[in-house]
Amino acid sequence: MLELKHLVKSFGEHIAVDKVGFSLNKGEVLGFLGPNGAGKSTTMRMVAGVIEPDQGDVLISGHSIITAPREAQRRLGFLPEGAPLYPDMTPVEFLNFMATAYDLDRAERKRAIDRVIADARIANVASRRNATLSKGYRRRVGLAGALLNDPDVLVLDEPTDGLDPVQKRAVRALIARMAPEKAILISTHTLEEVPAMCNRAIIIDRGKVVADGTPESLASQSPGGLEETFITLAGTAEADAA
Ligand SMILES: Nc1ncnc2c1ncn2[C@@H]1O[C@H](COP(=O)(O)OP(=O)(O)OP(=O)(O)O)[C@@H](O)[C@H]1O
Repeated sequence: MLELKHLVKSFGEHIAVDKVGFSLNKGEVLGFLGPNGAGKSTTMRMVAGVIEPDQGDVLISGHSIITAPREAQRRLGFLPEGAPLYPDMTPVEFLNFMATAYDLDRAERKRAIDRVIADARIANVASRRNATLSKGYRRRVGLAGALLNDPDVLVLDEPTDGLDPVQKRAVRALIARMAPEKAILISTHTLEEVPAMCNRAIIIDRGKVVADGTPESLASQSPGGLEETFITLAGTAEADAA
């Protein structure tokens, strides 16, 4: 469903993403891990078509994000880092706005909005201004927006970041409900939630993939589990700087 082919992106002299490639199939929930500045958000923004790679391509259900961006984006849901929302809109207004961007006609729009309001469990706040919602509800409204077009591929940049444990669990449950029918790429800094949320994990460091496997197989590489594997594989930049 999702294929990243040899993605490269530089900012000036700095290579942020260096030949990243992997595929993701239906039912896979991939935890995309790496230290700060490793290139996770840059990779996800290229997958979503927000920025163009210098080299490489992304195929979403077979459609290139470079040469067929509308076809590709039609099959993609993207939750950017921090899940920004227009503060003066209500969730319903936001979802209507997104549905228009997806070109849904009136009947489809109503059905899709009702479906995502139910899936994201946001009915009780649907008519309140986004600015007045808790962080957890705002994140779920962002997720509802990403699910409007019932995408094959979901790309979620730190979906649980900054949420309390109850809200984290609600977001994880929503992802688990979506997982069987989609390919899901999730970046997170919270390693403890990777085994609970993901059935595959990739670690990137300084723009390069340094590990790819199940959370269990990565955890079993070190006596200290996933955290120690992460620090061993991705801790070199910190160590170099120290
Ligand atoms: N628009 C930009 N202009 C210049 N440099 C950028 C830009 N976006 C990202 N970078 C740089 O590219 C590198 C990768 O950044 P990116 O945000 O992709 O990392 P990340 O893994 O998502 O980090 P974090 O975990 O902190 O969110 C960093 O060195 C960052 O400073």
